[in-house]
Amino acid sequence: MDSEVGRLRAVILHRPGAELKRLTPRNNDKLLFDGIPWVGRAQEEHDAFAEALRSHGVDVLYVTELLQEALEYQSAREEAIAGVLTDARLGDRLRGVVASYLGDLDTETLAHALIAGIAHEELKSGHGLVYELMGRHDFIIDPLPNLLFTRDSSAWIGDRVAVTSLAMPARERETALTRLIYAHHPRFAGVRTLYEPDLEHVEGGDILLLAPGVIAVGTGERTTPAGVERLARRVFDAGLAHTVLAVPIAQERATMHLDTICTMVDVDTVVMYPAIAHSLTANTVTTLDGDLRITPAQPFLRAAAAAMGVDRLKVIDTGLDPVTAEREQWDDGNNTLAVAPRLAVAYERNIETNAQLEAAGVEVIRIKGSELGSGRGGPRCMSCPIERAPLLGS
Ligand SMILES: NC(=O)NCCC[C@H](N)C(=O)O
Repeated sequence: MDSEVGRLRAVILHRPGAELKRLTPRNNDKLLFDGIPWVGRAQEEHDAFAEALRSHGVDVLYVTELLQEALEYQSAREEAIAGVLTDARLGDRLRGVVASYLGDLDTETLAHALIAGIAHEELKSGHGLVYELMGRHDFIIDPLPNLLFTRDSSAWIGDRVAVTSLAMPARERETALTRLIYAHHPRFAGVRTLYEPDLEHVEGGDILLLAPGVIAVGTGERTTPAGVERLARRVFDAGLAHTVLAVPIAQERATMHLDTICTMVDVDTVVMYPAIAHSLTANTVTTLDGDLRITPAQPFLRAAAAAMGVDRLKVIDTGLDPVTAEREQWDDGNNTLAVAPRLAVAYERNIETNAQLEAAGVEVIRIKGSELGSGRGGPRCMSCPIERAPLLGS
């Protein structure tokens, strides 16, 4: 994978399921959802998203199926269960009960428990002090509603996969599952990892492959400066890039990842939240004799163009009034998924942004997202491309 826009061949999605049914007004903030989605409708919207990709020749793989297939291997099964049992909240007695409960599950039900979690009432009473003291609404294993956003829990750079290190406690366990899939599923046999979850925080939504050899990494609420530094070293050591742009973004929910404000729609074109298009900065990071070389901050667009070797990185000027721009940014208008150069999937609700994309010559594949969007993520967030036609040499 050397770009954001080479023809998309294969992608990992997660069809939302029972884990979304765990969301209540009591826990949705902690679980990083802004509302309580209508699950059936969210599934319909997601199925239409997957179908839109398939109809453009994309091979769609699902997390649940990959996980179930990986769990067929005894070592994967043991690793998955052991991972859950490290939760210090369980205590020894309940840990033993959970271990034997999970150990008895068939593969499908185990995958379900790992994704949807286990509610208090699902383990019958009589399990000791911790169980007695837990609240009725507490989870014994937390659900993973944000698994929907497969972009964040792994990201491919070149021929390697970065299993990321997620910053928010509600998402931490997602990478135990992606790591398991990449380590055990035969489809990924021989794939080398570029990053691991126990390293400094890096999330896939912050990683943008601007051009072959050039990677922008946002740093804000999720990816830390130390994460950018570590990732830069890793990609340089692996020979996967010559330049990394470290891009500070506001530490706010609206701009939780770089891809909430900027995504690529062509080899030299981005769609970008107008309010920050000209204030965004970047430090250019390169390597010399094994050391990192860092330039002072400069405008992102200038730094990107220089690194990419183009005169300028074109920004589709959405020309929107500030209120419309702010509304559509919040609703992931800038979070597009390129299927090929000048062909991108976007939420239909962002009428103005989509109109401007089309006026600029980008074909927009519109999908519904009223329910999917309640987790604050768009088509790019909901997809982890694992194969694109290379730009280099194409
Ligand atoms: N790349 C992205 O921007 N992903 C969206 C993640 C949304 C999720 N509810 C979160 O807060 O992490």
